[in-house]
Amino acid sequence: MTGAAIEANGLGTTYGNKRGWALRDCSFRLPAGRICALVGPNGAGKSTLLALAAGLLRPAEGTLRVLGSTDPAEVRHRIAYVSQDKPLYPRLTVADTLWAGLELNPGTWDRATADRIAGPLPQDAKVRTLSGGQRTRLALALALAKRPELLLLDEPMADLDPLVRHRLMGALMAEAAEHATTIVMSSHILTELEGVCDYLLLVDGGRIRLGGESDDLVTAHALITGRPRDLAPHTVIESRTTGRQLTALIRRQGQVDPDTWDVSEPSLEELLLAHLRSPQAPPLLTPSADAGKAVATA
Ligand SMILES: Nc1ncnc2c1ncn2[C@@H]1O[C@H](COP(=O)(O)OP(=O)(O)OP(=O)(O)O)[C@@H](O)[C@H]1O
Repeated sequence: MTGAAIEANGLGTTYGNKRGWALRDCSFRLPAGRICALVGPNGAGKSTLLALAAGLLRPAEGTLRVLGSTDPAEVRHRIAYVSQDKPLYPRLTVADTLWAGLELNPGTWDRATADRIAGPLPQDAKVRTLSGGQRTRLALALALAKRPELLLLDEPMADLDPLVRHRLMGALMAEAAEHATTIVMSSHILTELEGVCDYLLLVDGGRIRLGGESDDLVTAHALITGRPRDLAPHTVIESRTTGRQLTALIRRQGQVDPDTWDVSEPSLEELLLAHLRSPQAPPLLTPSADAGKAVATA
């Protein structure tokens, strides 16, 4: 089995306020080299999980291993993290910011990548004068030029126009493929993630509800339509009956009878939405994402 980039076991943390757990009983494994979509509703715990993986927060319970280290702060030089608010020094120019990137990452700084990603930005412009999208471009240039083994991106593309988003996503994927970088990218734009991510973590209420290879998670489910009848032994994630027609998204337990049901494969978006609408649906982790199983087979 490939080494894990991130492995969490019973991970939980709070912000020390009365609101309770920001993440709780969170267990999963992310194999190295994957491009992982981190999805979930507002307040689910996505940013918290990324900040824990970046070593900026500490677990209150459970364990977290990042790039083989139980203290992610120790391996921070091998990680790049772009938080939602993309903190940069407002008084520095674009050129100064890139120079600081070079100074802070001696030995690993990839100037060609920095120039490629930040290229269209005016070098002498102060960061505070850049638009939100331009700041994102600069933050991504810093993160990628560091040549990280693990790239943690918190809603990186939210403020980019569609054309720039498409181009930067392409550049990101090309870099990741060339250097076998593991990427974890949170986003609410499911369609954007569908084509680029081969791995998925669905966080909801501080826990992982779906985890594993996107293709395997999709094929473990089916969209079925037919006359209402018992759906056992399959697990029903969501169903609705209209007149004499039952439509359901099920988790397959064996073959679905094609003589009884019209069967199709759900899109990733349909799969995620059905799970978000059905908080009672049992979690599913594929073997590679199951921290418990990985320990048992290691
Ligand atoms: N700095 C903070 N102080 C106190 N509570 C916080 C802080 N940041 C997050 N929380 C709480 O932790 C929980 C998880 O928040 P988090 O930001 O990780 O969710 P998220 O999935 O990233 O949400 P969104 O999609 O809205 O960005 C929420 O209940 C939130 O209110």
